[in-house]
Amino acid sequence: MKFAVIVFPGSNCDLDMYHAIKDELGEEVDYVWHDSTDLSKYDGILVPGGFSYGDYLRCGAIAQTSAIMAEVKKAAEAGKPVLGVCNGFQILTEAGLLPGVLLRNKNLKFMCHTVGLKVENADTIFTNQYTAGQKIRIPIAHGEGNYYCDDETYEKMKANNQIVFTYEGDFNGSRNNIAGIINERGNVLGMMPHPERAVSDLIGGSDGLLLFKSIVKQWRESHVTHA
Ligand SMILES: NC(=O)CC[C@H](N)C(=O)O
Repeated sequence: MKFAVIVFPGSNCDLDMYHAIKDELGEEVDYVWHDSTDLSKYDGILVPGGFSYGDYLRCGAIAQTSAIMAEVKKAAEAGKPVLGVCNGFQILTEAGLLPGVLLRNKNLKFMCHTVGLKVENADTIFTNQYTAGQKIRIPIAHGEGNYYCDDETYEKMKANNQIVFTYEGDFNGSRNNIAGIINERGNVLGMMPHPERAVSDLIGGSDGLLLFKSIVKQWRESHVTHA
């Protein structure tokens, strides 16, 4: 499986994402600069964290106007897996690929530590290697991770099982402790915690690796060729 890691000016988790895919997962991966206009050769799209365009205007607001985002939308429409982590999640909401918005943390501080998460939906292409209700530990590192959406959107997401991860506690003010959501079709996931920073026990935990393994498992199963 071949992944693209999208790089914007100010991305800083692109290296971690690349390392997770290449060295820990053992799959193919390229960095793709934000002005590229072709993602057709990639099977999975990863939008990493960071401070794209210095977080000016709003986190992700400038990045979502980049040329590459038209390609990311095309990939999403084609049903390819698209994962946005942290600033990547913010970019995907700004681009309209996911509902809601990420506000300043309720304590107005940048928060950087490992948190407990609950896997709310283990029946997605991103979470099939977890079990429903599983408790995992993944690092967060954000100033604007306070997820907000209106009541109607929340009810709709809940009914469609689009809430994939919740925090084990109220860390940043997110509505109903939402940490990660998926689109209606189920191929675009945005999450504030960083699975790419939890891919080896050497760096404090490997609970994030199962997310990447889930993507590959689903992709392999749907691309089986029978001789
Ligand atoms: N690690 C990140 O991606 C940070 C995202 C964004 N710059 C924030 O502070 O919320």
